[in-house]
This record gives sequence, C-alpha cells and structure tokens, in this order.
Amino acid sequence: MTISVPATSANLGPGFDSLGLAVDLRNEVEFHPSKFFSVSIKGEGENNPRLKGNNLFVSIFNDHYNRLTQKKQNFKFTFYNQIPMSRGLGSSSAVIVSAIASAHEAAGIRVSKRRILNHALFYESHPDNITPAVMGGFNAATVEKNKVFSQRKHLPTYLKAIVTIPNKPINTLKARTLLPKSYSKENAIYNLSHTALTVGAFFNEDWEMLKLAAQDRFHQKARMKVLPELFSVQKLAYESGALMSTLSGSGSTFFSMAYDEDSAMIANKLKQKFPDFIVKTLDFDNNGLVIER
Ligand SMILES: Nc1ncnc2c1ncn2[C@@H]1O[C@H](COP(=O)(O)OP(=O)(O)O)[C@@H](O)[C@H]1O
Ligand SMILES: N[C@@H](CCOP(=O)(O)O)C(=O)O
Repeated sequence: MTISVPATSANLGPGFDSLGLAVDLRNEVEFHPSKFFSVSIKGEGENNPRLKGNNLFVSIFNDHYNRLTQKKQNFKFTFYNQIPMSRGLGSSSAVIVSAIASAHEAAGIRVSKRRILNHALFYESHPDNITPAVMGGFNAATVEKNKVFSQRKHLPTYLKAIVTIPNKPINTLKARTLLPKSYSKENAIYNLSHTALTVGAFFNEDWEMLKLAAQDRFHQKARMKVLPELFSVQKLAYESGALMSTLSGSGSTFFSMAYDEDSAMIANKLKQKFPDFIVKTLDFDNNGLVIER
C-alpha cells in the first residue's frame, strides 16, 4: 500500500486562501500492520528526530484510524519525502491529506476524494493547498458550511513550474500573523478583480494574461520583506520570460510558471543569481492524491 500526495503552490498572487495548483514533487508513504509502531523517513526530515515520534502524520492517522475501527493497531510507516517543510509548498497539506487517506485505506474503508478533502479542512481551514493536493491541477476553492467547493483545471505539459527555494523556513501560521486585519475597499476590489482575471486566464489558457492578472495587494509584499531577495527573484523571473511569478503560499519559495522551451533558461538565470537557493523545474501535477493498492 503506497499513498502519495503532491506539493502545492497556493495563493498564486491575488487568490489568497482560494487559488492553488499542484506540482510534480511528492511525499509518499508505505505502511503495513506491525507488532510494534515504527517510523522510517527518507528524504526531507530524515535527520529530524522530532518527526520519528508523534509527528503530524501519525497523530492525524491515529485520529481517523481509531474513529473508523474503534481499535488500536500498530503500523510500520516508511516515508519518502520530497516536499521541503515550511517553504510554502504545502508540506503540511500533503501530510494531512496523506494521513487521512492512509487511515481510511488501513481501515479498509474506501471514500471519495471529496470526502477526504472535507476531512482535511478540519486541520487546515484555508482550502488553497489541500484542494490541489487532493485533486491535482489548478483549483479555485471556497468553504461553505465546513465543506470545500472548488473548480479544477487540468494543466498542460507544455507549461513548467520553476520553484526557487531559499534555505529559510517560514512557518505558515506565523506568516499569517504578518498580515493586516483589514484591507481598504480599493485593495479589496483590486485583489477581487485580479483573482477573477487569474481564474479566467487559467480556464481560457490565456497564459500571457497571467503576468498582469497575478498581482496582489493582500499578502505578498508584507511576507517578501522577511526575505527581500525574493523581490529580485520575481524581477529576474519576469525579465527572463516567466508567465507568472508569485510567492508560493506563505513562502519562502517563489513560484514561477513558464513555457517548457523557456524554463531551462529561466531556471539557469535564477541559479546563477541566487546560488544559495535551490531552483527546481517541475511538471505540473494533475493527479493529486494517488492510492496504489
Ligand atoms: N513530511 C512531514 N512529516 C511530518 N510532518 C510534516 C511533514 N511535512 C510538514 N510537516 C509538518 O508541517 C509543518 C510545516 O507546515 P507549514 O508551516 O504550513 O509549512 P508549508 O508551507 O510547507 O505547508 C512542519 O513543521 C511539520 O510539523
Ligand atoms: N493561503 C495560505 C497558503 C499557505 O501555503 P503554505 O504552502 O505556505 O502552507 C497563506 O498564504 O497563509
């Protein structure tokens, strides 16, 4: 039994807490019943002893497994993690979704992706990471009466994601405290209209519209000030031909999108100018949560 969930880039500029997409960078977990509880981690987090204990995955898995079966059972978990933690690539969402899906599989109960998504909402109230993590692709999502309602767009293979990952973790909950408690009517209308235009550009595949559409007045500037080099990352990405370039989630990663034929040149320029940052060129993911039985 293997379950995998993709990394996600949320907000996408103006779509704070509502827009997000999945990229082909995955966390995988294999598990089976065992006489003793054990956790093995390969990749991200493998040298973090805290994760060997009662980590986020294990606590959520146990919550759901015990609810579903009313019994205690030890499992051996082997994690293969590619998603860097606290870098704005939805690592917490990937873990939440993976743990809920794994608990249902371990209990022998098959449920829809939509039900797993609504369970995930209990752990993360903004749907912009969990929705693409479950569904894949580009998603616009909102929450009504504790349920996620979303629209999804398949992303083509001729587009690539270029993620520039600083060696600086930014805790999402902490990053949310940096934001103002209210916005002017002007800025609210700005983000509303730019979010609408961004969604329209994705659904109409009007990729050239995204540079104008994917602009924000709610969150990016306040958060990018934590790591001012990010302003230079965005400037260089656009000067090099990126279709869009936005803070990935709450950061510190910067997400850029480009046509396949431009991606290598953009990535190389970013690597040259920011040698201390990790720059990855990734396919977009359209599968989301994958369960291999
Ligand atoms: N692979 C993982 N295994 C266990 N816990 C994880 C894993 N990835 C992330 N987490 C948990 O999620 C936290 C990071 O969440 P968050 O700050 O929202 O970062 P991100 O921007 O990556 O979503 C970590 O501190 C850890 O508690
Ligand atoms: N809308 C959220 C998105 C957080 O994404 P993450 O990948 O940083 O967890 C926010 O901007 O706070």
